[in-house]
Amino acid sequence: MCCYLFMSMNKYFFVLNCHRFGGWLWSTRRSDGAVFEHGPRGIRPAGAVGRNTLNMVEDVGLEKEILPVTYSHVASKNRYLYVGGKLHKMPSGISGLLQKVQPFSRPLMFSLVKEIMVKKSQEEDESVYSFVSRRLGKELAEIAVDSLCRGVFAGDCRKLSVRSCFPVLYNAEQRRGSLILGMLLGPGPVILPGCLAQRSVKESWAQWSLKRGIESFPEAIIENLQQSQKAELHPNAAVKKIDPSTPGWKVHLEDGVISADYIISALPAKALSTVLPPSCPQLIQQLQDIAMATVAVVNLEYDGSILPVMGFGHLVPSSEDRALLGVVYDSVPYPQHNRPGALTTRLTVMMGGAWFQEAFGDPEAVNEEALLTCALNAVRCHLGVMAPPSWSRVAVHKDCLPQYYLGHFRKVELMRDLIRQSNMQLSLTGSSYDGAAVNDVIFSARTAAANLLGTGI
Ligand SMILES: Cc1cc2nc3c(=O)[nH]c(=O)nc-3n(C[C@H](O)[C@H](O)[C@H](O)COP(=O)(O)OP(=O)(O)OC[C@H]3O[C@@H](n4cnc5c(N)ncnc54)[C@H](O)[C@@H]3O)c2cc1C
Ligand SMILES: C=Cc1c2[nH]c(c1C)Cc1[nH]c(c(CCC(=O)O)c1C)Cc1[nH]c(c(C)c1CCC(=O)O)Cc1[nH]c(c(C)c1C=C)C2
Repeated sequence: MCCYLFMSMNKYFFVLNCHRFGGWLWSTRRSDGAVFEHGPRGIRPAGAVGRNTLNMVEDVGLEKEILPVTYSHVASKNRYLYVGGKLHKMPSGISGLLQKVQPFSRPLMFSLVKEIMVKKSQEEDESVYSFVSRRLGKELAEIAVDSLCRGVFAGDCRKLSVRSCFPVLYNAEQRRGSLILGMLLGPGPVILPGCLAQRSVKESWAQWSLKRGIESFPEAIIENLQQSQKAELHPNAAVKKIDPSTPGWKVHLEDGVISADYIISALPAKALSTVLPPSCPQLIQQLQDIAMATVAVVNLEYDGSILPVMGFGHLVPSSEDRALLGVVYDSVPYPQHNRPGALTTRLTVMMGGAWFQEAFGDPEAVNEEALLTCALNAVRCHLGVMAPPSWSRVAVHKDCLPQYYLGHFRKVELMRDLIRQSNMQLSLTGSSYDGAAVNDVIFSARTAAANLLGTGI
């Protein structure tokens, strides 16, 4: 979201390699009032990390801009899977667990009851696929969890680590011996809720966005920093290299050199690896080893109300179509972002991810027309929409989502050990390490700052 924070003599420096702050928090506001998201489109308010983000939204004065979506909203209740050439509503609520719901061959309650008896693993990590197959059965792993990993990490559940991607599930098994018991009993870190977070609980929000799009969040943060006069912002000034100096660092930017006592890096791991001094080869190697997935994001606008079903969207398991990850029905949760005064439908088709290269080839050379055709075919086949869109936009987000493969937690531990041992004044934050959700990256940056300043979180 942001990039690099240097601290020196109570002055904070924010450095960025392009003209806008926000990273993947990226919204297009069309002149006619319609808003399209190219990155995240909804943020979860739940848990300590969700409350922390809402507290920050309040701190930067955006509470009047919030667009909440409650748990009772159709977008929260209905999510679909596209399996066997058909859309299937994912089971929800108690009745959904008790009945046999297609595409599953038996009621989910069967798997849940059996789960309590499954012995806990002695392994220190396991793939998400292996973990879920072992505890809940192969069918759930192959359909539901395969799709979930595509809908959160754009990744392959056979390679992703359960310990790093779904720590709640891993800890539930380790601490309580069962997912069901652990999820019911597990506590999280304590973050005191501000007014907005309290409102989110009272009104039962499942997710939220902002009237002018998610990008207005980083924009408001930047405005607040500028007003505080404690921060110096360097947009369009990529970090070229950082050299150790006494004390701290010399940071070489495209527009000059800064001295810093301490660096909190929020750069993607690979980008950080290219600017670190050659004197830390092991750290550089570990940073380079963190894989990233590329996602093609196609925003579409249609005239009229064209959806055959209402809900958040649908996911496609890799067994159905490896290239097509899923389709978000943006107009359903956020009709406020539709063109004012017109009946339109906005959709986002997401493609590629861990399968990008095999499906579309080199992300630098990919043909945008081919991506648009692929997205329109999916909308036609999955949703029966034959009409052409009235507007479209194709973007290839190169290396946008980290892939926490098996053993990722060891890698992160090793990197932080190396930093400690060589007494580097450096913290690693951002999506490459401790969680890819917007809430996670904000919380990890806040934790790094609080540790440095010696204040509690
Ligand atoms: C399509 C998509 C959909 C998503 N949906 C959701 C969602 O629904 N909910 C959710 O919670 N999360 C979602 N995410 C995930 C979330 O948006 C990201 O993981 C998160 O925004 C990453 O934030 P970050 O600050 O770690 O990294 P980034 O956003 O990648 O920011 C890194 C910044 O560093 C800058 N930079 C790079 N190199 C240099 C350099 N040398 N010098 C200076 N600056 C540099 C970049 O320009 C960039 O601005 C989604 C992500 C994508 C791509
Ligand atoms: C089809 C691809 C993707 C869709 N969203 C993302 C991808 C790669 C990225 C993404 N989505 C979520 C997160 C953050 C998770 C969090 O912990 O907050 C990220 C990085 C949210 C999310 N989206 C889906 C689920 C089940 C979640 C987890 C949190 C929640 O329950 O809300 C499902 C989902 N994602 C997409 C679709 C079409 C879809 C389901 C129908 C798009």
